[in-house]
Amino acid sequence: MSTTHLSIEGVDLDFTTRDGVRPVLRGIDLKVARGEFVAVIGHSGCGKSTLLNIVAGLITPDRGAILVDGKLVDEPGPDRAMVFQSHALLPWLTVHENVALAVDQVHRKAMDQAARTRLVDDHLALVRMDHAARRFPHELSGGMRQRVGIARALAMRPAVLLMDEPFGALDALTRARLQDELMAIQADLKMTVMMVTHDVDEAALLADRVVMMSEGPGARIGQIVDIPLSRPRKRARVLRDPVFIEARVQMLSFLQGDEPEPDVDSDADDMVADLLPVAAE
Ligand SMILES: Nc1ncnc2c1ncn2[C@@H]1O[C@H](COP(=O)(O)OP(=O)(O)OP(=O)(O)O)[C@@H](O)[C@H]1O
Repeated sequence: MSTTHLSIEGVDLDFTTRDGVRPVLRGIDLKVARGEFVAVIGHSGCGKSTLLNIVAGLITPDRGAILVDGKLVDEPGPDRAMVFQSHALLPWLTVHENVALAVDQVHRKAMDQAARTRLVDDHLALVRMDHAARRFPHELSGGMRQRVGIARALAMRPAVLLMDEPFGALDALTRARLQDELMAIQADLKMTVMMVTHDVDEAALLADRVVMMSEGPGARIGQIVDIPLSRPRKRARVLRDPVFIEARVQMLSFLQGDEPEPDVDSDADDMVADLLPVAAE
């Protein structure tokens, strides 16, 4: 029986702006098991990033609470690392120094300098960025910068990894590679992951459950879709699996306001055709 690792309990949040009070989140309840991968999807502006920021401890909810291992979250902490939409690297530090800064902050007491350097090296190798360790962010492509952001988050060895559309700005090929790497890394490190994405294929490929949020203002959890696909998941196989295709249909129907999918089979075939060249690598 899996244990609850992350618990979101009765979270409400309003933002107060010049135009008045805007209800953003209402009654968000979610229990995430240890090692589970949860994706969050929903329309633009419904409050997905806000929810992730609340779990990160960057925003305090008006009502409700976030618990990690039963302990109340009331500030950011090294147990919850965040990968942002854009990499957020410090431009005056090299790739290695960017990751080392986070590692030093988290592991200074527990590890000596040599062990911390090894940790940085290992995680840069994990995302295949070890060859660029001495470069500065402006010398990297967008995909490379994003990989460094992921290495930095992973090197903190967080119990919970929070990802806000981490691959959104990347080309399809790079995104597919990083998705595959993320699945391998998560299997290895057994982190609990909560990822916001706009991409239903990404959600169904990566997640154990997909949380679908209703449209705001005052967004709620509308529906949760289970993705009971075995792991490790091979892209080429998953894309043709009826479980994946059904989950995708459910998500698209939800996002389209429960309109029936017009032509599921040809849509799925197009998608497989689009993505298979990547899988064949
Ligand atoms: N600091 C803030 N002050 C006031 N309103 C905000 C603030 N941050 C976000 N909002 C508003 O709260 C709502 C939810 O924003 P949020 O960024 O969480 O949505 P989202 O679902 O992540 O959107 P997207 O998918 O477009 O990234 C939006 O209407 C946004 O304009």
